[in-house]
Amino acid sequence: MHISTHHTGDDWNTGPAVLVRNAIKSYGSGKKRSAVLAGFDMNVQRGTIYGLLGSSGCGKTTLLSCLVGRRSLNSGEVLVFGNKPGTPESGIPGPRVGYMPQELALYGDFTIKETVQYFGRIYNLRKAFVREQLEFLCKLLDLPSSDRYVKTLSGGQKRRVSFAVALFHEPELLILDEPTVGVDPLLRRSIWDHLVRQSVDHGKTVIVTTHYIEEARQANTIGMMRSGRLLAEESPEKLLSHYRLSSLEDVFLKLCIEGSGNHPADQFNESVSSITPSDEINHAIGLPQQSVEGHDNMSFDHNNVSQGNVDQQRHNNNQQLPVIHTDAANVVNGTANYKGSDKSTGNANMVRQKMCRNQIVPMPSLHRLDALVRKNYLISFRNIGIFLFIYFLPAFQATIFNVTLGHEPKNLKMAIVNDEVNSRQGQICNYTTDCSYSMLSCRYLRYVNKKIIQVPFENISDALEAGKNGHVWGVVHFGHNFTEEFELRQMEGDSATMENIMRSRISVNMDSSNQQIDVFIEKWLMEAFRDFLQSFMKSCQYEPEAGYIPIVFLDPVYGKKDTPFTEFMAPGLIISIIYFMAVSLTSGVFVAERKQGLLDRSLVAGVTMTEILVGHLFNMFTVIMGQIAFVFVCMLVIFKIPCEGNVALAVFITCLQGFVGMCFGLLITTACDDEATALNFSQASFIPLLVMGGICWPIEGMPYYLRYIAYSLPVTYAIESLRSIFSRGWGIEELDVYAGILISIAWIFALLILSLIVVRTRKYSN
Ligand SMILES: Nc1ncnc2c1ncn2[C@@H]1O[C@H](COP(=O)(O)OP(=O)(O)OP(=O)(O)O)[C@@H](O)[C@H]1O
Repeated sequence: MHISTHHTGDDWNTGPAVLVRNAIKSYGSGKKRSAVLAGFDMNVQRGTIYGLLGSSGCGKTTLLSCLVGRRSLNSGEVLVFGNKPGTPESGIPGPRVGYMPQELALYGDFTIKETVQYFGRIYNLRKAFVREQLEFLCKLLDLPSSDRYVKTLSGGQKRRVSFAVALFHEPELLILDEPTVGVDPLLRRSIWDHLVRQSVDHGKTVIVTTHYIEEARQANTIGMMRSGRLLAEESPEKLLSHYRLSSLEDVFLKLCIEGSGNHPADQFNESVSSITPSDEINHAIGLPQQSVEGHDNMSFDHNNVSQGNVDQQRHNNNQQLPVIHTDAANVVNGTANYKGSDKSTGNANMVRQKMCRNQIVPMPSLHRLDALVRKNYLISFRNIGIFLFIYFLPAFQATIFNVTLGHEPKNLKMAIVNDEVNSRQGQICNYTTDCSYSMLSCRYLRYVNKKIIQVPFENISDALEAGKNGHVWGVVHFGHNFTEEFELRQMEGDSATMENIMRSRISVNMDSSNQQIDVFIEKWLMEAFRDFLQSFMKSCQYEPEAGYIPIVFLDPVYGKKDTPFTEFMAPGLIISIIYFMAVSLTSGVFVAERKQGLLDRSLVAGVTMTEILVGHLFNMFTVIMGQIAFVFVCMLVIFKIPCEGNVALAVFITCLQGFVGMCFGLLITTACDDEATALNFSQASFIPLLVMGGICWPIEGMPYYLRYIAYSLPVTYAIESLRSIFSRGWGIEELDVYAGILISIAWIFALLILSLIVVRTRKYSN
């Protein structure tokens, strides 16, 4: 049995459909290295069915994944249609091949129809053709209604859908990994009948692995495989007659026993003396050998072939093949069923060249992007609750922020120990408003903000005890002769004694465990004193401001007096909500894509990782645009956060940050293998960005070395920009604003390039 080994790109229409020479493949490295293919050879003629038989774990799936370009060999050669899989000339991955992987590789939330339509779009098939094929295959494979969700189907039904997806676009080469598992005998028969029809009537090449050895009798050639090697490669009849056995199972068993010494394939080749020269020639020149009873390929006439007329035969072959391959190429290239094709022209070569040209330029294809984007939306809308939740979540977060943060605390209890008041001695509070130095402690307390609840205490030790027990936030203490001492101090002015100063003071002990409450109470007590003094001075006909600290805060340059905390935080919050939503939404998409199961199939169908990436970016972008719109409406319209500058510019910077988040998420998802790791990575970035990005605390408050790190984060400059637009009303001409834009764009490019590098260096599979 000789197999021609020299094949080039000119073998598009001639030569074997698949040729494997001395394939070596191992998994793992070092001590864990295990060889799966150990010098494997294979020769699959065009228009034939090749049954690959072998025990579990012998390397069948590994071999098939090498044929479809999903894995590469350590050494050896694989040629599909005369070219290496993965090269543009081979057309694989792409519509030339139909691949049914061993695992389901279907998306459970799609209906049967949606699944087929998805691949129809990937292959750019006409809708009518997809519909017809779906109807036909549903009948052939006894599938339930095409509106049924894949996840609701039985195991066997799912496998039949998987089978239908592999062959509905009528590829030239069908690679089926155990298509008949879980299928009843009747249906198995109809599947095989269909495969035989595909090969005989339409010249399709089929490689099929099966555990049911006897069903492989219908194949033209059987490859028996064991421990990563080929034991035999012959027609079932020749195998049976050579070994004088009645079942292929027995042949396989015998070969396994015999093959435990030398290279089994060689042994078999040496011992098969009955093969006629013409058979060899047929093999060498790529003629299909249809020898299964009842399935003879009538396109070929082996009897006319002899060693003397090889050239003539090659000529005949080339003449016959176009009959088959014009049809095949039509299917591949769309002269019949593909959109935008010219039905009247059947020039396979021209179409093939066009296809090659198209594939050499690795530009994302619009129809595949369309399929991917639709698929992503379909998945989103299938879980409409989650989809809406994702859309509204940022606005919800912004609402929570606005209703909870920045408001002044209320009902804060303060212990008041007023030693001036002594009812037994007739010293009780009066409410005089005239210019009299009388019970000024009571007069002061009237100006204390109503947000402070004054709780009177008899003595300082009880009040301090209440403070320690957390019953009050602090203690305000007035000495016995507070009013007299205060009056004395006013009169003495600069010559007041230290003793007098001490006694005229209102002393406060705070529970400073809560910095914000501490700050508020201190501010209110100071304001109360200012108001009290102004009113007192006024009643005495003095200048109200006299006697108060000589520092005044005039109208601010930007913003307003007492800018609420929410207004300070709003820009940082908008950016951080959008950024983190983008990171967390995107960081799982690739990982989920692999879990959904369609990835392997999509990649074999010709989809590139870049297209998948772009498809997800598109979907995510629309989601993020919606989120940004809701957040801005929530912030500016509902909660009236003022934006002094151009809102469009603010939205633009937020969009850029959404993009930065998406790109960072993409980097995570391309680098991680499972959702948990991706989630950990995205969460790990959350706190550092939140605290160092200037969202809730000014960067000016950080140590110098940390400031450099803070400014190297992706959100910091953008937050500064947004804050400048919001509170200062600055435009794009200001450095603080355009720096945020430029640095965001730089981050987008850097992260995208990194993601693409990761995508290109990694092999992804389900
Ligand atoms: N990604 C991998 N890493 C390490 N080992 C692997 C990997 N994939 C497969 N193997 C191992 O390689 C060997 C061949 O696996 P393969 O799936 O190709 O066998 P198979 O012939 O298809 O088996 P079956 O008929 O049971 O599906 C097995 O021992 C398997 O455990």
